[in-house]
Amino acid sequence: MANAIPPPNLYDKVALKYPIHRTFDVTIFVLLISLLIYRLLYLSNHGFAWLLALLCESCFTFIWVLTLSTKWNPVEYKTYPEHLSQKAQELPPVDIFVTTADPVLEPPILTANTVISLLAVDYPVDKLACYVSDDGCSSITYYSLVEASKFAKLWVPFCKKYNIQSRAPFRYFSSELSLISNCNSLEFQQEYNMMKDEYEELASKIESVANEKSTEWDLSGDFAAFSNIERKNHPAIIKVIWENKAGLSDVLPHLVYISREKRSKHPHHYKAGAMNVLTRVSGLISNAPFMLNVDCDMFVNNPETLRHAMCLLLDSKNERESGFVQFPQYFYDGLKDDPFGNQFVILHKYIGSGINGVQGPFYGGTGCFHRRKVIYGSCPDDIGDQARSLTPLYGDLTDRGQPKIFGNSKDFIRSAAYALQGKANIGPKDLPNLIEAAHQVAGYGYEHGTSWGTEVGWQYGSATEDVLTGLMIHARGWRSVLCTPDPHAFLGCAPSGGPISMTQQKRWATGLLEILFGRKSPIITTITAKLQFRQCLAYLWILIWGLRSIPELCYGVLPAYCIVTNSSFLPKVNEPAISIHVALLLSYVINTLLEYLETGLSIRAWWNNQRMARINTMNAWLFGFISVFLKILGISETVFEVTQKYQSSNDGGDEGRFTFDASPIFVPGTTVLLLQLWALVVGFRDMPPSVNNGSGLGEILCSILVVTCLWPFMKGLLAKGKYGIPLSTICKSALLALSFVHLVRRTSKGQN
Ligand SMILES: O=c1ccn([C@@H]2O[C@H](COP(=O)(O)OP(=O)(O)O[C@H]3O[C@H](CO)[C@@H](O)[C@H](O)[C@H]3O)[C@@H](O)[C@H]2O)c(=O)[nH]1
Ligand SMILES: [Mn+2]
Repeated sequence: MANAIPPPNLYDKVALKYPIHRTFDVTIFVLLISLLIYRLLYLSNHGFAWLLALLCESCFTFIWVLTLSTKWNPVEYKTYPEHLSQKAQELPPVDIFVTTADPVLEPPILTANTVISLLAVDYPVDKLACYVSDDGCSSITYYSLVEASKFAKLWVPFCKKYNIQSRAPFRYFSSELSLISNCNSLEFQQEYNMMKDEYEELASKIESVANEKSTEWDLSGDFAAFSNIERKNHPAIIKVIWENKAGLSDVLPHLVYISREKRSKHPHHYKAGAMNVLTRVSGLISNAPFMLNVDCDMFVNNPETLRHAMCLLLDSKNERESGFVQFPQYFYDGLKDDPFGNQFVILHKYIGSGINGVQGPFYGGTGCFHRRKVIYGSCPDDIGDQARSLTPLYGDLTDRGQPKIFGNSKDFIRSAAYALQGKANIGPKDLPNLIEAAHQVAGYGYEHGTSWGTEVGWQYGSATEDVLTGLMIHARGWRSVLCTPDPHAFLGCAPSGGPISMTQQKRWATGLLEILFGRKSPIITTITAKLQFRQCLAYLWILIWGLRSIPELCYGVLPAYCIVTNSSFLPKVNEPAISIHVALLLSYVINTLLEYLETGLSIRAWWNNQRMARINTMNAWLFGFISVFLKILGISETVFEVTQKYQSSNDGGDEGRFTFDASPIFVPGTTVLLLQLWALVVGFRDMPPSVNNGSGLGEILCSILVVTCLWPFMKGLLAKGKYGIPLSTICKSALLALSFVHLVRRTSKGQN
């Protein structure tokens, strides 16, 4: 017999090399250390400003160590879905979860498009099931999904017949017909026109119900469940919108609508709670060994996405290598030059690939494939006895033990046992008969006294439930993989405008700090569990976002402080030591600028990101820090504020301009700006005497730099309407700035 050729790899792991950046990164580190040494040596000759600068720079050095370690070994995985058929006889089932929470902030047409794009992926239909969780309990969302499924019955065959790339219809129809292949065939033209009309009809139907007043809506028949209910106080509503009864491979996958039970006084744990309900309900119905979850705005942009993920999930020599597979979050119709600094292209490229080379990317909440058993709390097979302390699923799991972990549903416990053994479906099922059990596991009290949210499922206790859930998985010894196919797997909406971006950044900073100070902090799990040391550093890099606001704010205020009090935190311009600062600034600028230019981004995008980083840190992250502080003191609880999503905004050319509202979140930035302006006036007035010996010039330049970073606020001082900073905010900030100046002047006079 001839030697059988081994089947080809499904993926390759490629080490990336960025020698120039590595050199710069190390240079910056060496410069930072030199700076600290210099500060320490001359500490006794200087005053408070010097000490404060030393403290801030020590923090920056620590952050740089975290950054350096995280970026050190960048890795990329190349996946080959075309080899799948030679390796796996049959593709495994996948359960798809979509979450939506508010029909106003998250327009149902957007959710419908996401769902349609998921139903249309290139994957065997009988292996898929799609579950939509609606925390808004909205009849409009339900209606949209019902209509979307009707449309999908035409759309999916059309996409597959013509191998359409963009399977979210709003996206497809927004590109020019001339850009679309097959456009020459008459048959295609006719079908294209027909589909376009159908989509327009769908969109207008959804729009008209969305505009209808709730009182005009006839909630009878199929919609009766939605009548007379409150959004935060209602029984579970579970509806099978489409059942692929015969398990056919050419129609649509199952589509199930779920609005879990909510009771006003009972915590529902926001998205994490919704994900756990989706996990249980799907466990009863399809129980697929893999689960994909996406936010309602993240449509599938690459129809091969599931197959790319399978390359990593099926081919790993050891399942441990791919506890979950994360796709980066990219955005569609991103504003030119990323004015709000939230497209994260550079972050994905350098930090993302870096973590990919350690224990694997963080879980990002959307565009992620999990193994069901990993979500159920299992450890990799090869860690043996150590699992005893890491998971509740160790040893003899009798029927008496299981309800403590998974809750009281016998059906669910049975399905979980299958999932933990890595088996798929329990057998053919009659969906309507399962609905009763599904209502039980979607009930508000189901998790009481169980391990859901603590040891099993999506983790509670942080507004960034995603990072915490991923951390728990890494702590059990699993690795994760970042998958970056071309074209991008998923695309979503990046928030635009000042207030929406700030709210999102604040929530992230809050949630991340909740993890840092929580019982599952990576510092603890590195010691007690299987989190790798460098992975711990990578987690710290992100978890301390909120804390970074303090040194950044102090450092930003320092130049103004020095000018006002006639002190200094920098060497004189004619002292050789100034070269450390200059070299640091130059290396940082060249290094980051190169990252942008190599990626094909503009200098403007670079600048926008630099300045937004400062604005986010000073404002949103500071508020994140404050809210966690208040939580620790027991004064208030943190909440998950949903990000507003726009389908596509083309209202004039000013979308990139920074906007404000009356939120106190803009007070720190405005205050720092007013302080610098005040200081600059003083500085220029007093410039001639002090410039003689070269002191004070560095501080003035730094002050100007801070003003440049806060330029959107500068414009906001003068503008009106949503582009202007509200008068109340300006007054508060002016008061704060004046008190500050008064205070430091008095104390510095006292010292003299
Ligand atoms: O009570 C809630 C609140 C939110 N969501 C859903 O959670 C998702 C994410 O919410 P969004 O407002 O879009 O937050 P983003 O800041 O854009 O989300 C990022 O950050 C979150 C953690 O802060 C992660 O959960 C997300 O997956 C990640 O995309 C959306 O689908 C929401 O519908 C719920 O289902 N229930
Ligand atoms: Mn989002």
